[in-house]
Amino acid sequence: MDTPVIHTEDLCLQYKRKMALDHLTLTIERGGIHAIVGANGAGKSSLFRVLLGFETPSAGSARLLGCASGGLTPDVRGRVGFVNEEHTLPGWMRVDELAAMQRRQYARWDDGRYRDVVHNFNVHADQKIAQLSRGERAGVNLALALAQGPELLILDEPTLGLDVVAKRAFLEALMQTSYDSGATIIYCSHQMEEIERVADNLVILERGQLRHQSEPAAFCARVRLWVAEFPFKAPDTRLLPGVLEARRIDEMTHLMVFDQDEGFDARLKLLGARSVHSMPVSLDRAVNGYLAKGHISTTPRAA
Ligand SMILES: Nc1ncnc2c1ncn2[C@@H]1O[C@H](COP(=O)(O)OP(=O)(O)OP(=O)(O)O)[C@@H](O)[C@H]1O
Repeated sequence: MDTPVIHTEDLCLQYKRKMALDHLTLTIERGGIHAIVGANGAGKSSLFRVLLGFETPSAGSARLLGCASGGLTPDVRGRVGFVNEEHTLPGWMRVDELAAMQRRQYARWDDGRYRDVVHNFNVHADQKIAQLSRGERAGVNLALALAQGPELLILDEPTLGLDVVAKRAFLEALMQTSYDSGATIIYCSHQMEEIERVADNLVILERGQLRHQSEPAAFCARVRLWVAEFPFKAPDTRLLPGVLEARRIDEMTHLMVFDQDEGFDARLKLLGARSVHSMPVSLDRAVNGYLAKGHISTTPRAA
């Protein structure tokens, strides 16, 4: 079997009293688009910093393309592309000069791919990087990263601040590359609609720990919204299993519920529900409900 592109075991990164990564054991296999999601401060950027060798872990191990992150060789580094939200590129260089510099630097440089991707953005070769809009800079950054022919491409919030058109161009270029070149793409974002569209695998981190890993659709199928009418008194939702979120609107109780089957209907009726319906939810609502549970589990839920 292929070596995983990412493998961590009991990985910890501690800043004073804060655990940015807390015994994180995570394996990401080769190929496809993998989305890493989590609330602010969940440890996503910390994980990338450790994997790329910019931070030394407090405990545990991290491997990137089979190589220990603390000792990445130039060869391994050359096989990994990294794009972050800042799109930090040398502002004083012209777009064509920057592309020419990278062409010389990367043995696997693919000029056709660079042109295909950059073509999606309204960028002129003789423009200075500093003159580009944020979306155009993101497009150039992605084109450069993809043309390097990376085996592994790590994208940390790459579409932040992009408009709908630029975002679509960015995602299409990403999917095309994953399909054409077989590169593994790690995609970190808060934009669930993007993830729903592009990701083959969903990794949920919370407070530096792995909470979930599966196909996005498989995760979504485990979360449903139940709407029940309680004409007299709202039930104590703490008596119900799997409740992620509870909301009372007039006589209707709306419950976002994890991993419950049709038996949940009977439980609601036992508590006095007159009518009960259940429906699927979007990935956005499913992930946010799942993450919110960690924050409300110690407080009584709204009834
Ligand atoms: N240099 C640092 N010193 C102290 N604490 C830090 C440092 N860098 C990160 N942290 C803390 O580590 C935790 C994880 O931060 P990290 O940046 O990895 O989160 P994230 O998941 O990328 O968040 P976001 O989605 O907000 O970008 C946070 O609680 C953060 O406050």
